[in-house]
Amino acid sequence: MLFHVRMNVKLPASMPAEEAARLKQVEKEYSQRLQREGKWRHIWRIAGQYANVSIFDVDSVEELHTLLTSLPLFPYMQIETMPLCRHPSSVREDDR
Ligand SMILES: O=C(O)CC1=CCC(=O)O1
Repeated sequence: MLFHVRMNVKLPASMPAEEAARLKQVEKEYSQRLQREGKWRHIWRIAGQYANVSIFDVDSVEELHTLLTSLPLFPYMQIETMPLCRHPSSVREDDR
């Protein structure tokens, strides 16, 4: 199951720089592990915003929920999800 996910990140201004840097590093490692596992298919920065657009490939809505709520930056994110299905005009065989 494919999902389009938008993540807007807002760290509190009061968060110490070292804690922000640590959280971002742990987030990066978590994200890159899921990308290597094929669960997190794409991640793109939204130009000019502390936000990303991602494509997740998961087995269930419950799995997506678990992956997203386990993000180290989850407490500081606003997340929007959109379920995707194959477009009849797609020429890409792996679009499912
Ligand atoms: O910087 C972001 O968009 C938040 C984020 C998600 C995965 C990651 O490595 O950073």
